[in-house]
Amino acid sequence: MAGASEPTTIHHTPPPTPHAKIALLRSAPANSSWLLAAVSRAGRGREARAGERGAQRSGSEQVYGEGAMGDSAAPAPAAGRLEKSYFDVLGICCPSEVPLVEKLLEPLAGVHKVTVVVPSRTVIVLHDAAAISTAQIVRELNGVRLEASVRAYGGAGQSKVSNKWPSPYVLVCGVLLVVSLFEHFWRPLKWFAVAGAAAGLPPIVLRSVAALRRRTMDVNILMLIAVAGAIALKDYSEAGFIVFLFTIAEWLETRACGKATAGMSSLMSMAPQNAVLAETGQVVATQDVKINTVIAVKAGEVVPIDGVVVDGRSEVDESTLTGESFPVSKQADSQVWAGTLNIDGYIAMRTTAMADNSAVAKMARLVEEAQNSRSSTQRLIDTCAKYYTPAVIFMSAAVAVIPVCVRARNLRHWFELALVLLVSACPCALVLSTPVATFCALLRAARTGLLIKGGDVLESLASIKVAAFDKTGTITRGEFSVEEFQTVGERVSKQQLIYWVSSIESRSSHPMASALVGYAQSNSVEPKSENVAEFQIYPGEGIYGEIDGEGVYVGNKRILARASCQTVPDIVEHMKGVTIGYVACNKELIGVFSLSDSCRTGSAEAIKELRSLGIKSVMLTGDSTAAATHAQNQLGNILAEVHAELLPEDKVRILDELKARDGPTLMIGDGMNDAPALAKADVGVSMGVSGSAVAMETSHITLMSNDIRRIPKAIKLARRTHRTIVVNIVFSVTTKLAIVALAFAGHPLIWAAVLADVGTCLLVIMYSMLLLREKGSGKVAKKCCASSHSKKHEHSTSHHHCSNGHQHEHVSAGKHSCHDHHHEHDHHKERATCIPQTSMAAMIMAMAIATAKSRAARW
Ligand SMILES: Nc1ncnc2c1ncn2[C@@H]1O[C@H](COP(=O)(O)OP(=O)(O)OP(=O)(O)O)[C@@H](O)[C@H]1O
Ligand SMILES: [Mg+2]
Ligand SMILES: [Zn+2]
Repeated sequence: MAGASEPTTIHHTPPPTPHAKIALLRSAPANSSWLLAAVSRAGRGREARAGERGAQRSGSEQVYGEGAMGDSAAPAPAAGRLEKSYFDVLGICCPSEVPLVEKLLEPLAGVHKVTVVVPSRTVIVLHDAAAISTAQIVRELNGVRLEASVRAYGGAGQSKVSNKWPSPYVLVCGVLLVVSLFEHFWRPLKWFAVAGAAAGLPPIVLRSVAALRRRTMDVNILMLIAVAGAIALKDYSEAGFIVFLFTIAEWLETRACGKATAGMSSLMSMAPQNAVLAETGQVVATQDVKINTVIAVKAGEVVPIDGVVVDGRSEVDESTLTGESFPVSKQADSQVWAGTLNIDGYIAMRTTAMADNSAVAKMARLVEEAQNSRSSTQRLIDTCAKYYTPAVIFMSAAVAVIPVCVRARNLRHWFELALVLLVSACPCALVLSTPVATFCALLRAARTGLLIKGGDVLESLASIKVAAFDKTGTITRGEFSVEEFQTVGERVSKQQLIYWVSSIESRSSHPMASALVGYAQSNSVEPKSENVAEFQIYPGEGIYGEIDGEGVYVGNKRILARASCQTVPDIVEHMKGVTIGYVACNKELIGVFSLSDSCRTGSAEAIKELRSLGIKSVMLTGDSTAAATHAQNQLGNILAEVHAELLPEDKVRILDELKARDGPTLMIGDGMNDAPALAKADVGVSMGVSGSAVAMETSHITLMSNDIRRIPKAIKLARRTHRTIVVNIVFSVTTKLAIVALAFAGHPLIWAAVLADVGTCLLVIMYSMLLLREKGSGKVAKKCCASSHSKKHEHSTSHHHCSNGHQHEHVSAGKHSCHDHHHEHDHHKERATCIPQTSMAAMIMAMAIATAKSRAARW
């Protein structure tokens, strides 16, 4: 990074130093407003971190001067540079441990901000690299047995073998416990249970002490009290089982989460960290590559930075970004995206963004940000949990103390009841029910080319009733072809008219513009945008520019009024094509042209699918009524309503009406003219990585590919997530209630309470993980081992529609091996996690049965 050599002093109040300014400029403009919008929508205003950037590239990343923004509460005399480091902390098994981690790290000198992400077991620390190193932070966390490690570049740290087996404490504990089960044959064997408990205790004790020292209540303390209580009641096997269940569940949870964590890190490491300069062949870090640098990408390599091809041609697999597995051909002037795979040719490309601002970087950062965003359900649960724990602990204390005071007869019974209540005080399953499911859903969506900016968006998506589509570029391809081009009157020659129109249009980003520019080129006219002065856009109408000293308007009928030109000749009536354009100059019509566009392959299908989900589809377009009706006919009249000739503000007005009349509304659009409506909708979806930047920033969801069939898929995913969350909540609440009710009814089972606590937590996690999988995969074990990439094989041998309507057949064997290589690590991870996942439930059941049997003797 520029200027990294000398430390920068950070003031708590700006003005920032020159370095800080550079860093902020580099990191902020293009994407921070998007992020901020996403962040504030997600309702975490306090945490909105203006310039904060995710560390997709490496375990830690320098952030200059940002301690001066956001939470500057850290007392440390900030010096040197701030670094954002990522840690895998496997020991976080329960949300109740989050305060422990925070209180552990926050007081350390040099630590500015600590964020704990429970579903992926990640701790993100913003720290001063000079004052505290990542190694020190890891040591601090491991001091209380949190099993922390620095996330390596690419974040593949999770698949560490160390986690394949439970810790020796757990194993020894389990073995001793099994031996103690034979106590009926030989009484002294019961002491093995005590030994087992003792063997498993050290990590719990260490964490409890740490929590106590920092005056936080966490699950470790609760468990410790329960164990102590069981021993006090001379119930040794109970004590042993509590320790065993708790520690084994912790390990199982970590394993279960492995897939989510692996998915997250594979998302973060899609783009390589090195790039090759085309001129010199020098290998440099992508971080240091400036905009407009020409870099080389060989066959089989992953594109490191977003850019435009300047030389060479090749097929590129964009599935990592768009979720679509057919190759897209690239030649000079094609856009290529970081993280996509160059299959078979050499290309030289000019970078158009810094590595940090590549679409893939934004994507990873967004998923990361979304992990922390809380939906309203989540906020409600967190509030409840805040009161629940102290209330239950208080009740438990009352149940333990009052009988002693009133000298009740069956003290043992009351004491057991108190312990059950105490163990039930941990609300972890309930607290986890929403974030884990949301996290999995967002990750799943991101992998299929859908960027959803937070859990709250997912929640509103599930309740959508109306879908409003923009026409040009959304329902239709937005790839116009010029049908006719005529001069009107004798003022200018056709060549001159084409030159004027194309030069002015070359300044516009409207889909029609590129068609007109292309038309000029095919008529051997070279558009010269530099000859255009006073360029102006009239949204919903057209454009204006001065060329050769003349003011020229190009646009629809409305633009004629603006050009104060009344006469519309009747040649227009006979024109082919559905969208008619006018050219006016000096209050006079000088030309007309007509364009046509066709519907996307998936449009009709998507709308039908929406209808089957009970969602009404409408079209909102700025184009003419004729063009709108034409599109509606092409779709087979499946749109419920068509509104044409709308200005951007009309789109907003109609959207408001739809919202009032039919309920929550989704808006899908691509252009600048859609941005206000996208922001206004309950859920705004923008099209494509290449879509207008404004639309992308104001939307809640970005479709990375242009396939609108992803929309009904997203809604299904959202509804499924909603159901998962409901099931999770109901399940975690009922088990807790059942255990407490059973205890009050005269069966205070401490081991069952522990099992309910950790077991529910585990089941909630595993159930949520199902969201990562394709729907309808009944046979869990089989389906989950056949990873997504083997499906790509089936796909790639058949024909595909590509976005421009051609059919691709790809046969090259080389491609496949590249592909395999690329996805290999992913595949291993999936297999590694799928075995424990299926056996986990069985193990828990077995434990429950074993425990129940051992108890049965006493009942
Ligand atoms: N750059 C341009 N060149 C020529 N005509 C234009 C241009 N921009 C807009 N127009 C005219 O204004 C109309 C409305 O434009 P607008 O961008 O609001 O909608 P649209 O993109 O055509 O349709 P939709 O709202 O379905 O995307 C267009 O149909 C076109 O006739
Ligand atoms: Mg449009
Ligand atoms: Zn818990």
